[in-house]
Amino acid sequence: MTATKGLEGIVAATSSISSIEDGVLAYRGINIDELAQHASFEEVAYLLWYGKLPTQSELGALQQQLSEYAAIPSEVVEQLKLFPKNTNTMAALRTGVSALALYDETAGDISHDSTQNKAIKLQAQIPTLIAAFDRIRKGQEPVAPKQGVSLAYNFLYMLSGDEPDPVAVKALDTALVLHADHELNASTFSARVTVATLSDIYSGVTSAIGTLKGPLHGGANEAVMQMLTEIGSLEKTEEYIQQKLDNKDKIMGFGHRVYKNGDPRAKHLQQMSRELSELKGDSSLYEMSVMIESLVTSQKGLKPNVDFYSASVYTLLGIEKDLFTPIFAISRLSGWTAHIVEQLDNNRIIRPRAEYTGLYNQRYIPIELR
Ligand SMILES: CC(=O)SCCNC(=O)CCNC(=O)[C@H](O)C(C)(C)COP(=O)(O)OP(=O)(O)OC[C@H]1O[C@@H](n2cnc3c(N)ncnc32)[C@H](O)[C@@H]1OP(=O)(O)O
Ligand SMILES: O=C([O-])CC(=O)C(=O)O
Repeated sequence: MTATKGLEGIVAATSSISSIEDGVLAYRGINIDELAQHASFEEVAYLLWYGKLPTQSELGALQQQLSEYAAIPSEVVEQLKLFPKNTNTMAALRTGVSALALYDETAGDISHDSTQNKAIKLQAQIPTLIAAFDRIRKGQEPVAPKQGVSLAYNFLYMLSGDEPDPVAVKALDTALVLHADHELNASTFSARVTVATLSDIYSGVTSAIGTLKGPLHGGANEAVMQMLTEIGSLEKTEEYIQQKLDNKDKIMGFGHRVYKNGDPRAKHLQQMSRELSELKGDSSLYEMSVMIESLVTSQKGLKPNVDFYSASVYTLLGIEKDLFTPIFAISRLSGWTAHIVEQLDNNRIIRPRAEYTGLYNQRYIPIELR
């Protein structure tokens, strides 16, 4: 038995949800470029869950369900109030989602219909949970979700308590479309591994949140913003990046396990970053990002991934850095839950082998002789 480090190139599941072939990402066969241009996040969630685009009435019914489910139990809000104010936002989300399960009597029901229903419920509640935690840590009361608005609108509204700018709603909606699913990425894989033991959707999503949090995966968007903040200005960009490259340090937001010729989502986020910069009349983050891309691509041949330009996009939308990965989770929840349903519908426990590299023929030594 020979191990493949990081399971590179190993095909570990069959799935009909999303594909990456010849550098093209498609959800249920529809190119992401088309979806980024035309679809709303709710349409994409429907597509991922049900395998087809919704009709107007199907979309209306989903929007209605999302609105109905958006409030979170008051017991969970009380728990959020007990969290330390400086808790990492992804840790708060991980614990918050786990807590939601305690107030859902159907939590342990892993039947198809109940799991699908809980996917919609979680999709509605997670933005509310994140926004509530953000306000509580700032000493503010949570804002109740608004009925009859899009998920992107509601999230921005619940963060600030004010009607969001339509440009910001559109930009966030497109970012959610772009992050919704990505084949067997690490967090989706962990969700599938968890439910493949016949555990429930809350356990699967909690595992996935913990996996997305790391800076080699979803946490990279916050690490990119950390880097841009540390650099501070366009003038200092070249020296900072050159030093990192010379030290062989990783530049966050670059490289990808699957895409070697560029991540098809990055161009959309770059364009959004440029447009938002123009609109705000402040192109500093965008220009720094472009310079970083040019240095890293020319010297290392590495291209930006989905996390690179999303950092400047979210900052230009007025969103704080430590909400970037939770926003990724809001979007990816649609993909995680579609994969959870797919896994449970055709389940087999996921249990690979390890190549043993330890000692053989050792003997037990009594403690007093060690
Ligand atoms: C949503 C997402 O999860 S997208 C990915 C988000 N993560 C990041 O942006 C973090 C930075 N990037 C990385 O760490 C990696 O590129 C990953 C984790 C995305 C992919 O990892 P892997 O497929 O294992 O690639 P691996 O780490 O083997 O990289 C191959 C080579 O490129 C180098 N490399 C890869 N990414 C980077 C980077 N961002 N900066 C500098 N060098 C890099 C590696 O050091 C390695 O060099 P070597 O062959 O000389 O040792
Ligand atoms: O697929 C991956 O390895 C990481 C990624 O880009 C994603 O999850 O969107």
